[in-house]
Amino acid sequence: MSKGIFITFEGPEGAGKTTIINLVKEHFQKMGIRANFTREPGGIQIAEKIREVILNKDHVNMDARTEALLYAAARRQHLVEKVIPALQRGEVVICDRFIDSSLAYQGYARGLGINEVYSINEFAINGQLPDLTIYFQIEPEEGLKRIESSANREKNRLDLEQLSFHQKVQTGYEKVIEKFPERFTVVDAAKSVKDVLQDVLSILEKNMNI
Ligand SMILES: Nc1ncnc2c1ncn2[C@@H]1O[C@H](COP(=O)(O)OP(=O)(O)OP(=O)(O)O)[C@@H](O)[C@H]1O
Ligand SMILES: Cc1cn([C@H]2C[C@H](O)[C@@H](COP(=O)(O)O)O2)c(=O)[nH]c1=O
Repeated sequence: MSKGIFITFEGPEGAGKTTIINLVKEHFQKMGIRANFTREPGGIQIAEKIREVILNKDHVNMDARTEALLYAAARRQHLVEKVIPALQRGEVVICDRFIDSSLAYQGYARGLGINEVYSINEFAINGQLPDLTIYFQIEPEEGLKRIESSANREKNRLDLEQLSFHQKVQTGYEKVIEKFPERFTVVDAAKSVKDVLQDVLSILEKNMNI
């Protein structure tokens, strides 16, 4: 389908995905390695606007199916505008969250069903699954504690869910990993930033042949 490599980072709140992606970006820049770094929901103007709607703290009455469809819509636009063109040019795309977030959060934690949410996402992604997904494994309590003590992080509507919701997200991810074992690599995200970065870089080096 495409010549590039599509790599996604997944995990619960506060697992350290964004921190590590920023450090990988710095490392790649220093080493002269070319890659596209992006995120979901967002990464392009239309999807960033959908992100604002989904994550707005005032939208407390958003229906779970509406939420799932908005994530899928943002995903579609981001794919066609940014991810697929880069993959077709033969480039590497590293994306903070993708379909597996929808399966864990909307499919399992919101109770819509992993298979049902996969179905609506099949329409959105039209076959474009990641080549590799790096899962940041951490206890939800630990991730939420990190967010709590993060000075410059404003909590969004999903961050504000109860601990029980975030525990279901963790179980949801475990089920998703069972469903796609060949695509996932798990890292211990409870380690120090330095150690997690080292683990992630060695996974990337192996998969990108660098
Ligand atoms: N390995 C680590 N050890 C301790 N603190 C960390 C580690 N990694 C990240 N942090 C801190 O935890 C907080 C959350 O990190 P970050 O924003 O990277 O997580 P995230 O996985 O992107 O979260 P979310 O998906 O909820 O946005 C930040 O304050 C960051 O500095
Ligand atoms: C893609 C995607 C994301 N989510 C949730 C996960 C987080 O709570 C927010 C995104 O915020 P972040 O700081 O960028 O991690 O959205 C989701 O529920 N479903 C999805 O498909």
